Amino acid sequence: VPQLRMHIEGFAHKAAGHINPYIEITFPEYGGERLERCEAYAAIKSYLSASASTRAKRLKASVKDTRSLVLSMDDNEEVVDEFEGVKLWWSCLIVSRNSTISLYPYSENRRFFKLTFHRSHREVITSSYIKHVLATGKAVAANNQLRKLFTNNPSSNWHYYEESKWSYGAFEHPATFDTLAMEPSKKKEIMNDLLKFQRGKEYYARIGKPWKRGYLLYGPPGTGKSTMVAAMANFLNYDVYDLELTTVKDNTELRKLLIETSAKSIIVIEDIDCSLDLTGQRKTGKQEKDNHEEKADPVKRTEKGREESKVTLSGLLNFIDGLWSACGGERIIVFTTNYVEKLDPALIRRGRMDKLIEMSYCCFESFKVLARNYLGVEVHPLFATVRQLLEETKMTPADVAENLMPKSDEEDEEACLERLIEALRKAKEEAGKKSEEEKAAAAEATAARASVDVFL
Ligand SMILES: Nc1ncnc2c1ncn2[C@@H]1O[C@H](COP(=O)(O)OP(=O)(O)OP(=O)(O)O)[C@@H](O)[C@H]1O
Repeated sequence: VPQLRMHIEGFAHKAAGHINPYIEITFPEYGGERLERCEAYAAIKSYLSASASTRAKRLKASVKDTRSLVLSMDDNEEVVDEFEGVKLWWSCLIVSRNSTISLYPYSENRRFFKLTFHRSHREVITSSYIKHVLATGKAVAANNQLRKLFTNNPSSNWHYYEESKWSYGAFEHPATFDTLAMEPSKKKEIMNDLLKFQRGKEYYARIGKPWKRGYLLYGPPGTGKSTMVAAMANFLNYDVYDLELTTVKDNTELRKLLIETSAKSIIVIEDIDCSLDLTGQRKTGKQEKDNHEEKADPVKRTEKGREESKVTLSGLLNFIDGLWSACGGERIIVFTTNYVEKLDPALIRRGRMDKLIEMSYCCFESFKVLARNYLGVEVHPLFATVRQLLEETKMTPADVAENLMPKSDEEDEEACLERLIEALRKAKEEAGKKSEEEKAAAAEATAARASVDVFL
């Protein structure tokens, strides 16, 4: 604020006050002795791009990433804003290289924002309006910022990365809850759960628990587990940490990794059944011995063909249970698996995973979402056939989506729907054949047993 005040005093047109009842405050893009970029300018720009873009007539567009278009006021455009009943004007001005305006004698093209208001409102503007603009602007900028997708560096290579245990790139997955094919009531429930979590800071503090939530997503491949994680991240505006457990050497390293994650993030461990032997089921012989060891900590992973790793289920659960409560919260941890039945019940027990989400085969409601996304159709006479077939056979949303996608410019929605119907019929036929074969095999086995009995 003192810095801001300096700006105000430095650039207010004081002389104007005597003749002109309006006060002008100028916020240059570059300021200070070294002409560094002004924070206030950037915040005002974000504020105006969010609130003024609906009012300004001429806008400038810039595409920040593949998803978001940022609109801001064009040069020399003016917009009116209102605050606590006070009307004020913002304009974005540009001073060209050859301008003689004394503000920038040496500059190239320089931009600045000019705020104009009646001098009777000086107090409210300088004490609260500008604060409000800067705070809102910063929040908007944070929202527009590119989010990150982190992946852990194999712990065997950590010495190369100078203490950085995670590498990152831009997180640009386009999935949203809008494009996610899922039964609407289930989708709504998950969204509400996420919102409740996000707004639950005081609640978690009151009950003395770390501000985190665990989800287990399970279902066959292609039912949208990864898509769901992306939709969650986009919905909450969180970064994503994709934790590959097979390259983590032991629990200590797992701990180091988890402690380095930042708040407002989703930590994902995909295919948990594949990444580690976490089943905890009783095994035979040597396996059983190893399994006993697994209960103790640390343990050795024993499955054939895998590198030996000492990350354990108990190590993981300890973190989930709140080891990191000391380092601030707002973290979501998501496990995904294709085989929920393989997992140790300890992982699924209430409190450890807060919510189990089943991702299932495509139902008619899910199909409608995909048809809208891929073909832009809400209703079609062929929908009835699709509905009937989806009730009779199982197909993953990934396969339905694949069939719906137009393969060329000539293909219209009807052709795509017919291809899907054809694929569904084929799937139904194959499922029928398979079950016939299974029945025949079972009957054969019964007959063989019967003949052995007769023989004996
Ligand atoms: N429920 C869904 N809604 C929208 N698209 C989906 C859905 N399920 C699958 N898809 C489409 O299928 C592709 C594969 O799905 P995704 O990777 O999310 O499935 P998965 O369940 O994570 O599979 P896997 O277990 O093999 O990792 C996605 O890129 C997406 O285009």
